[in-house]
Amino acid sequence: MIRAIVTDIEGTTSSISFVKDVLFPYAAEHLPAFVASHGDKPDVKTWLDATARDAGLDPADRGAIVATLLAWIREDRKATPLKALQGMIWADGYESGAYRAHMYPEVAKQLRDWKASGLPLYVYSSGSVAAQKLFFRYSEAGDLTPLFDGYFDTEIGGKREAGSYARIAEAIGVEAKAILFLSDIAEELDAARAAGLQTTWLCRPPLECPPNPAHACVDRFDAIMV
Ligand SMILES: CSCCC(=O)C(=O)COP(=O)(O)O
Ligand SMILES: [Mg+2]
Repeated sequence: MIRAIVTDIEGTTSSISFVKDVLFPYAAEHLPAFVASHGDKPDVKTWLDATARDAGLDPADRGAIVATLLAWIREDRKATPLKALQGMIWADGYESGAYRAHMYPEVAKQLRDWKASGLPLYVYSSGSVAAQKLFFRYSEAGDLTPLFDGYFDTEIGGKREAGSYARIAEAIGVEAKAILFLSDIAEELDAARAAGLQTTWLCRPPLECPPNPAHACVDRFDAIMV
């Protein structure tokens, strides 16, 4: 019996295109000015220093740090310092109304139905927890944050590592086999299964579920068996 649901965002609740074609370009465009104006604030400097450490750069070389972060955005690198900084930059875009987060049309109703039936809901995304909260607060379907009981990002570990899911189960306080993890990425589902979680694979059109999927596979949230 499922007693909690943990969902991925990109490709699962929301389109890959919104993240890649709207959020990432916005972050790339605003990153240099953001670092110039906010780079000495402690919560920003911490992540610039972490970028320098990870990339083997001089922490005083802000030009090289910005160039590295821009390269990481182009590569879609799921690096924790980049994700933290992107979240801070995206806040302005959401608050100014430059964009709202895409939600597949059936997602909000299904989340509400699960919540109303007593299932706690969690998010696990490579985006920072702050970015996840913005994403669901400023969604096309309105503010969905009241539906969620908690958020996890790569500070708990990478999404392709079984240990991350074991730690999430521990944090939620529900045994792994009673947690359903939803994702569009087979390697993430493999890692969740290795930690004992149940899994469902979202293959959003134009993708299709393969003939003998390694995980229960659906094309929309209201087809998920709970
Ligand atoms: C939550 S904000 C945008 C998502 C993001 O930055 C990202 O890399 C998406 O990764 P996911 O783990 O949700 O597939
Ligand atoms: Mg995804």
